[in-house]
Amino acid sequence: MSEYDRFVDRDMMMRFRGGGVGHKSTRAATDFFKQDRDKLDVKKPSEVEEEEEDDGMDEEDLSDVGEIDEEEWDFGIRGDQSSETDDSEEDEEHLEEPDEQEFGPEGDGMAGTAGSVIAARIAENPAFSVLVIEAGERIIATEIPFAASLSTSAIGNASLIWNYTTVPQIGLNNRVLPYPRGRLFGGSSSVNSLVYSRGSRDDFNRLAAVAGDPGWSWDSILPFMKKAESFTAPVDRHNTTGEINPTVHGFQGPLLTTVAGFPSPLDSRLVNASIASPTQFPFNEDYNSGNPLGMGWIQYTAGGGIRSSSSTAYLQPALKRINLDVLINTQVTKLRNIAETKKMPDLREVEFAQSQKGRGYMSAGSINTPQILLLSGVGNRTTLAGFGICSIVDNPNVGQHLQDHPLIANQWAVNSNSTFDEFTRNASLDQALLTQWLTTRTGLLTDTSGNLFAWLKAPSSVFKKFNVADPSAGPTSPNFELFPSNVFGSFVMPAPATGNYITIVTGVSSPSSRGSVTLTSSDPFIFPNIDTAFLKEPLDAQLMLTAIRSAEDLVNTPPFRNNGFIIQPAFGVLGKARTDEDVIAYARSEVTTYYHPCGTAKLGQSSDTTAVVDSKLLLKGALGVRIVDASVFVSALKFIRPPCVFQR
Ligand SMILES: Cc1cc2nc3c(=O)[nH]c(=O)nc-3n(C[C@H](O)[C@H](O)[C@H](O)COP(=O)(O)OP(=O)(O)OC[C@H]3O[C@@H](n4cnc5c(N)ncnc54)[C@H](O)[C@@H]3O)c2cc1C
Repeated sequence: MSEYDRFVDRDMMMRFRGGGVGHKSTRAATDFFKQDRDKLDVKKPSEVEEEEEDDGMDEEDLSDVGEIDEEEWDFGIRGDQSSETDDSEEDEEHLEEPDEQEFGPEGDGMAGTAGSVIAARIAENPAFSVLVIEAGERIIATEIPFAASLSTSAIGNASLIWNYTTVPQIGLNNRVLPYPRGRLFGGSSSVNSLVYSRGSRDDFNRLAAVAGDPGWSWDSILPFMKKAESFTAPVDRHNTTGEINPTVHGFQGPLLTTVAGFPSPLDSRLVNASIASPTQFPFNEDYNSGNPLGMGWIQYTAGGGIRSSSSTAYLQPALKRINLDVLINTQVTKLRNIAETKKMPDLREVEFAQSQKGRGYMSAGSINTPQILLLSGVGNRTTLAGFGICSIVDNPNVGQHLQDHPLIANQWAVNSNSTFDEFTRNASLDQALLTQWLTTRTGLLTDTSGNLFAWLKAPSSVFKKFNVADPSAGPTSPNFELFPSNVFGSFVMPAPATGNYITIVTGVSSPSSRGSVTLTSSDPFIFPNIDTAFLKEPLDAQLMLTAIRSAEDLVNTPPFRNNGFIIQPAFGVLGKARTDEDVIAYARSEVTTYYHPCGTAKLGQSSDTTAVVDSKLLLKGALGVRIVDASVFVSALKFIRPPCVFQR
């Protein structure tokens, strides 16, 4: 059977309806997963060194997962006609090992960024069967980095995305924002801007503190980040000495990373601006070393001029395995409670549907994960009752705590004819670039929209003004980002027909505002309410102001001022904004999303009453569900550190 046939195999669909595709025992599966988790424990530096050689689920490890119980285990999948199944018999099987909250790696998941990794890694063990249920298509038409980075092709294509919008944003003059997420193989990693940017050392260490699990610390996670990565030479083969620190990178993993392979005229200006203003824009040889602060060369998830996504790196190669199957165009609509065990619901079955008329429920990612949980009865009991949804786990945190990075694209008109604007206007130039990319995988299209960027700290006066602590995770975590590009870029206005421009995107990377994902209907095909709460907290508006002032400082450094390069701010109201109040008003009129939602199924210690999953990502209050996507990440500084400790 061809790979494609396996996606659309009707016979396979029928078998799911019967609910009886065989799986090996949960015991072996649980041991297998524990074995991998054990390796996340904090190690001494010497042990970490050793672990880099052999730190995960390698083939050798997989042969040593303990005895496999020959007893078949139900797949836990329900199609839209699951009434054909005899529930009572299955319940007995699912009640196996009731003393522990067991969750084997077999079962279902989505084909997004995290789901593709999980599916491929578990399928390395032939003892397990994996079914991936993906609402979108198997499409790899998003391989060209540049087109995607301008957010014009991939996320502009309605068939590749969840075409969400936010609710009116109070902090943004009640504007409604587009809020797309990837809906295809690789999920959002197939439509994103390819910037490979790890959290800081403090981000991970704070995550470990919040989770009460040292396995999340920087030192524990770094070997796995290296294991996942293959840093590759840029397509122009230039010498990358001084652009990355090889000791913090991997060179044998499936995810390809690189640095820009097409020089931009802005590169030397940015490097020289860093030299000219080393205190404000210090040069950072490698922002992925645990300390991202400063100006550095951007690393991309690409190799050989092509996007490397969770799909290309993990899921596509795993399709050759006979123990991994994928259902495409299929939406999980609900988690199904199959048992009450020790007063805990067991949610390891899912229901799914391929059309609105089908019976079903299901989810994944920071928006869809909470939606599916809520539809399944996991959420605020009172609110769910209003939708006629029976409560299974009363946890009001599901869908709450949403945080995202607000962004503005700020443009300046420049005195230069070497910006990339012409490529976006001139069809024959555009075609020439495409031909170059298609024939040699070189040229402008191999990069995303900038070659250097900066992660920066706000001065302590910003926090003193509000009498609050720095909400970032610590001294190595930035408060804002500057992302310069050699072309006009905007999320709120079309590119002008003439002229030359540069853009500096400013983003707040330590937002204090918290929004939510809430149901609008008990119908899983109706989009939920998404409230990003952008700039709701005055501190966030102040941080955006700080970021914009920093961008203005950057274009005022000699390398940008020399020879009259910078003419003036272009369009928008930035040019007219003089006072801080003017700039904040400008921010409220132009802020949109950086596409980085998280926190809607946040992780925390077992005792943490605000958490949705525990440190092992198991859904609290239920059995059988593990949430592995961006929804679990948190910014929980407030309750682990008293205010003002980090004021300088
Ligand atoms: C336009 C854009 C640009 C970005 N740029 C960057 C960047 O440059 N660098 C960076 O680090 N991050 C970037 N991000 C963020 C990053 O891509 C995401 O944080 C990350 O991909 C989220 O991974 P995830 O696994 O949580 O969810 P996703 O990758 O979104 O995966 C969720 C998957 O689940 C599927 N799914 C959802 N609901 C259901 C259902 N009910 N049934 C079946 N399947 C379902 C979806 O179709 C999707 O495939 C960007 C995001 C976007 C959208």
